Formats: sequence, C-alpha cells, structure tokens
Amino acid sequence: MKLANIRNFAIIAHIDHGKSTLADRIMEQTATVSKRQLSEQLLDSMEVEQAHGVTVKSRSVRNFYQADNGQEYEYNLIDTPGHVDFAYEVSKSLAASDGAILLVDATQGVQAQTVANLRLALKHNLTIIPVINKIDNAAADVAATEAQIRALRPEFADVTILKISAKTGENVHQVLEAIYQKIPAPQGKPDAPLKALIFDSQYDSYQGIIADVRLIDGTLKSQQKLQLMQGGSIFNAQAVGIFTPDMKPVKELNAGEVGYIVTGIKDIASVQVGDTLTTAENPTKNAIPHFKPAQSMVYAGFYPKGDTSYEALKQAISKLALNDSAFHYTPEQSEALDAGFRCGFLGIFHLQIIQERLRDEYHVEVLTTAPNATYHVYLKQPQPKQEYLTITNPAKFPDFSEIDYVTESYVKAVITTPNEYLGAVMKLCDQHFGEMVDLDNQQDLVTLTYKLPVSEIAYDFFNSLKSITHGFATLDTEFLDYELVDVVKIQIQINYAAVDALDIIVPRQKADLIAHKLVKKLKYTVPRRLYPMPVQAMVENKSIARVDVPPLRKNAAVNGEKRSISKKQQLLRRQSLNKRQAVKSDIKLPQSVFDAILNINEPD
Ligand SMILES: Nc1nc2c(ncn2[C@@H]2O[C@H](COP(=O)(O)OP(=O)(O)OP(=O)(O)O)[C@@H](O)[C@H]2O)c(=O)[nH]1
Repeated sequence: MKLANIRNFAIIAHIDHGKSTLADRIMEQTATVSKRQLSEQLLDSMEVEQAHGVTVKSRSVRNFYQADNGQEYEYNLIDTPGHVDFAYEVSKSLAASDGAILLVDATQGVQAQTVANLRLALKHNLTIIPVINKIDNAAADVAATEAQIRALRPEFADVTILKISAKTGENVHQVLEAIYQKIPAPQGKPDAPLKALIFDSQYDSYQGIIADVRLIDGTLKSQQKLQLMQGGSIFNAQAVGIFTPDMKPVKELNAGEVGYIVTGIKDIASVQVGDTLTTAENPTKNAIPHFKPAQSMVYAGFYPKGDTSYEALKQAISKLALNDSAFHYTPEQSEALDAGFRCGFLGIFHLQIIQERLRDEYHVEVLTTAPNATYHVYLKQPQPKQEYLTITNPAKFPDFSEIDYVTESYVKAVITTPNEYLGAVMKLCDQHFGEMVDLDNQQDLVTLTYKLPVSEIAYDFFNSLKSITHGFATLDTEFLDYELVDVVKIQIQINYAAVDALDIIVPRQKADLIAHKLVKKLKYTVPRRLYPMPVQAMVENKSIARVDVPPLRKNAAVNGEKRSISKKQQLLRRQSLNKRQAVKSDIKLPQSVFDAILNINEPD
C-alpha cells in the first residue's frame, strides 16, 4: 500500500465509553472480520479482560477500507485501555499512531480519563477526531456532551463533531470517512534505511519474542539481518506479519505500516519496548527517542504457592513483564516466605490484573503480600555516596534508631464527582491526609485536585471513592514528588517470632488504630495450632496490640476435662514444649492473612 493511503490511529476514551465496541464496528464495516466471526468485543480476548469487561492490553488490527472517493485505504487501528492504571499502554499505542478518535459517551459526557487521554494524545502531536457515542441510549444528552467537548480545546470550537452509536452502527460510516480525510498519512521514507519502533511484545514458547512494530522508514522482510539499537542484539527476522486481528504472515512491512516481527530471540531481557529496530548492514543513524519508563506506584511481594516452584514463577513473571512493560520485578528473599519477587505496579487494579494473568495465562499460583508505597529513608549516619535509602519493601525499613527522617511518594489526584457527593469526597480525602490544591465547579460536576500520599491511595481508596459516589466519581493520578512524612513500621510477631512478610509502614498517628485492627483480623486468619498463640504488633520495639489465636482443641488445663491427673499433666507438658519450640516462625501463612491487611487503612 502506498504511504499516502495508510492511516495509523488509536481510539481513546474514558473507561466504558465504547472503544472496543467501536473497534468491532470498524472491523465489521471494513469486512476485516465477518459478522459471524465477530463475537462481541473481539479485541478484548484475554480472560481477565472478559472477566472485568475492560481493556487491559492495547491491540492493533489492520483493516482495508473502500472509501466513498473510490480509493482503498489501509487503516491500522489500535484499541487502548481506559483505566488509569493502564495509561502507560495508551501512551505506547499513541507513539505508534498519527491520529486518535476521542470517543465520549453521551450519557456521561466528558470524564477525567477523557481529559487525561486527550492530554497524552496532544503530547504525541496527534490529530484528534472528537466523536460522541451512545446516541441511541435514552439517557444520552448529545447537546450537553457536544458543549463539553467544544470547551476542551479552542480548536474544537468549530470542528464537526460526529454523533454515533457504536452499538447499532449508526453513523459509524462517517467516522470511517473522517479518518482518511482528517488524519495525516505517515511521514516515512520508503527508501531510507530501516527504522522501526518496538511498541509492544509477547513471548511464544516456540517462536521466541514476537514484537509489535511501527515502521518509520524503510522495509522489513523475513530473513533480513536485523539489529536492536539499544539492546545491541543482532538476529535474523524469522517472519513478519500483520494483525487481522489474528496474526497473518506477509512478505514485507513498509514505511508507515504497523505489524509484528518474529525475532526468534529467547532471551527475554534483550528485547525492550521502545527500542529501535534497524538492519545490521545499513543501520539508520538516529534511534527513535526512548519512552520514559513507567514509574511504579505500588509494590508487593510475589511468592510461589502450592505446587508452583520458584523457577516456574520466575519464568512466568519474566514472560509477563515482557508483555507489560509497566510491570517491574526484582528477586527478593523473605524469612517467612523464602525466595520470591518484589514487584512494582501502576496501581492496585494493575496488581490485581497481573495476579489474574499469572493464574490464567501461565498457570502459576502466587501468594501476594500487602502492597506498599515507596519511601526514601534518610539515615542519621548516611552511607557513603548514598543520600537516602529507597525502600520498596517494608521488611527492609531500617531500625527507627538509625533514621533521621523519611519522605514518601505523593501523587496529584484529580477527582471528578457530581456536586452532591462533594462533601463525602472531601471527607474521604481528609481521612487519607489529602491536601486540597484546587476545586473547579462546572455545572453539575466538581473537579477536585488533591495532593495525596501514595500509601493512602494504594489500598482501597479507589473502591471507597466509587462506593461513596455510587460509581459516579473518577480518579486520575499523576506522580508528583517525595514529601516529608511521619511514619513507623508495624512488625508482627506470631508466637513470639517476627514474620517479616507482614511488616507494614503506617503513619504514626494511625499506628495504634491500625495495629489493633490488624491483630484482631489476624486472630481469625492465622492457622490455629493445638495451643494458643499470641499475635503481637510491635512498633519501635514496643508491643502496642496483642491477641491470642485460640487453640484448635481445648486447653488441657481447663477445668471440666474428664481425664486422669496424669493424662492432664502429660498434655500440659506437651503444650508447654510446643510453646518453647516456636522461636522461629514455622507457620505457613495463607493468602487470607495478607488480604487482611489490604483494606486495613480504610475507615470503618
Ligand atoms: N447503548 C449503547 N451502548 C454502548 C454503545 N457503545 C458501547 N456500548 C456499551 O457500553 C459498554 C462499554 O463498552 P466498551 O466498548 O467495552 O467500552 P470500552 O471503552 O472499550 O471500555 P474499556 O475497555 O473498559 O475502557 C458495553 O456494555 C457496550 O455494549 C452505544 O453506542 N450505545
């Protein structure tokens, strides 16, 4: 296809505004897939996506469109996720696009993620086509939505805003026509040396790493000798192809096109998203500027569970990380749980999706520790060449006697809520040490901007926000900086033995409350023994809360047991022996113990 007839575009929107449904209609109306083939939301094929009804991974698909002007166009469409935790996926897709369809649900109007994704698209200099969706819905307020869209950008003031129903297909044809009329063709040079952006990748046990590429210049063929400019690997392309949306091999990919390449490389670390692909013989001079790596907001430990071995978990995690470049991991060792990994995520929903993908796609069982934020700990006697320690695992938090002060990562949280919930939202933010930065009132909606510590929103903040606003509020977060905080570590001892995997860092002000809640929860989740076991929460070497996990059987010393005196004495001897032995904890902690910590930070 000649460059002038290629269009690469993404569909961006707030969550549930209909991106995947529009992608389905586009594939149907361009006959990329037949109506019969088209199960609903064809591109959301992952199990987790179907279970949650959301897009998690971006996906690209090539369509051929017979336009009303008599010409044929190649439309490379990239469907993107809408949830805040997957903004990094969106930004990778946008780097491979020249334009974006900005879809807004007429029943909800412009929402937080509409604005955030539009901002991202403008950062990539994309041409935007605003489209109003769900006009068939009785609750649609098309005029109000149109006014909101026009108010977003000065250049939207007099553009045509299309009004469609992705569900019924009404006016989707107008979108197909607007794509070639409005979005520019790619700018590449077909005769220049090969320059291609790797914007995604996945691992196949037979074919090795398969990378999604967007060609800027040149041609990419199978059996070509290729080179990765950052990673340095040199390899022969095993095959090249396109997504239709299934993988379909083609002879070559040309400047401006989007497709995949089978690298044959099995070493997972050698292919990085954002790298530039070129030929080994005649390489391009300048690499494409690298993406900014995604910044992890929350961390949690992953440990093998059940029949899963450490090696199996390691394999699964490294393959998954290849497919999700916002997911980071490093090996770690816990006294209580042995060898595992400290993993970084963009948010709690991201963590949940990764857990489920490990289970569904890699069939490994994972024990997940309670999530935490990142801390910078400044010591009284700093280590040489190290101003502060970066702590992503509470077990590594230094002893309080060595600490001078601690700073914690903060985010800017933009919350959009209907007016009636304003009071409840402000109260929630106050309870989480939020500091209001801005309040903007537009008709029935209020947009609140808060500065919040990551640890306060890492747990259940988003769910609490959804619940107090009956699902109407939206949350958009952006990393700000590190700020001074007064925090302490709560250490848990079960039967007098410290369990490092249960360590948590909390604000000093809340330590007492959280410690009491925590031991109470542990009372019913720690597996029982034949004897009672104390569970204690320690802060700065002092026990501040304690409960006893009840024994499995009655205590032999309890009155009313119909046994002989000698039998009782024998039982008592055994019980006290058990107590003395339990110096190092040998208790196998089930997932429910860690889940008990998950929402500990929430007000009752
Ligand atoms: N009435 C009506 N419903 C629609 C229309 N378009 C999408 N929907 C429905 O809206 C819901 C969300 O649509 P999706 O296409 O999954 O939305 P999405 O933007 O891809 O969502 P994420 O991938 O989670 O960000 C689904 O139940 C669709 O059936 C439309 O034009 N009219």
